[in-house]
Amino acid sequence: MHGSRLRVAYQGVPGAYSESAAGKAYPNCEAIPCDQFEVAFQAVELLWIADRAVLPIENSLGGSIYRNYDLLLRRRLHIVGEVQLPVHHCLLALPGVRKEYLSRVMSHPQALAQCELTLTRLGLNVTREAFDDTAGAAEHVASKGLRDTAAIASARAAELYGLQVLADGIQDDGSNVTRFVMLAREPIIPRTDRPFKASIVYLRALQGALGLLLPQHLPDQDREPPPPPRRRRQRRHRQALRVYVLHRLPGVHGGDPRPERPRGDPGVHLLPPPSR
Ligand SMILES: O=C(O)C(=O)C[C@]1(C(=O)O)C=C[C@@H](O)C=C1
Repeated sequence: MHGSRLRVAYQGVPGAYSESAAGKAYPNCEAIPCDQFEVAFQAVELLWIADRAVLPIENSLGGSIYRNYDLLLRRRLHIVGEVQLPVHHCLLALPGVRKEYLSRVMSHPQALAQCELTLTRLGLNVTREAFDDTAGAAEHVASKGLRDTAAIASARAAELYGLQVLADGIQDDGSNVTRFVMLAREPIIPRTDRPFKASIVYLRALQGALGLLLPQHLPDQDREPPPPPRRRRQRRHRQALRVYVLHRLPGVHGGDPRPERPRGDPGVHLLPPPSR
């Protein structure tokens, strides 16, 4: 750790939801903006300029963020925590701009997807344009002086970049929540005195594979249902990626601080139960 503050790398610029997730997981941390997830991973894994990376992996409206599961498999960081962040989107534009002037809306693809129905309901006849992160889109609209373009981002991004809020709470579902995981170089060593949560990622959807990985006594009710399989058009590898998240797995691979595993083997990550 650097000084007394934990350094947490996130993808995006200040005002991004990932920055808020970092602050929720580690109050008083030093949040380090990175322009890509790859860079955030490198900041922790290779450069050691950050102690943790934060990664969105699931949204209540959009489902699993498969691209980030792929990153988890390619990199050797360990999941050491998670937070669920309510995501409240705003439609932001330069001061004085009215909805009727808009011909384009920019944001992170997840944010655009989370607001799709509301944009139509607002009667906006706009093209959607993907940006690396929500706050980055807001910063772009402000710095380029774009009067025909709005950004979907947080109220904090509006404040930071001097934009006005044209519409508030524009996510299609009021209870829009994104789950983020926290990553570190070292894994958590599970103890047996309290429950731990494990995320298991494996590359092939082999029948019975999950049974091979799990202790016999795991009660069925402790299994979270797996997310729907990755749709065919979203596959970038030939294998189907399945992710199962399981609760109360005391002692799985306990004792080995850094298990060596060849690339492509099942990855097992352990994290403490969420604090309530
Ligand atoms: O662009 C941001 O602000 C992010 O933190 C990324 C991200 C995501 O990847 O899902 C995080 C939360 C919201 O679901 C929308 C975008």
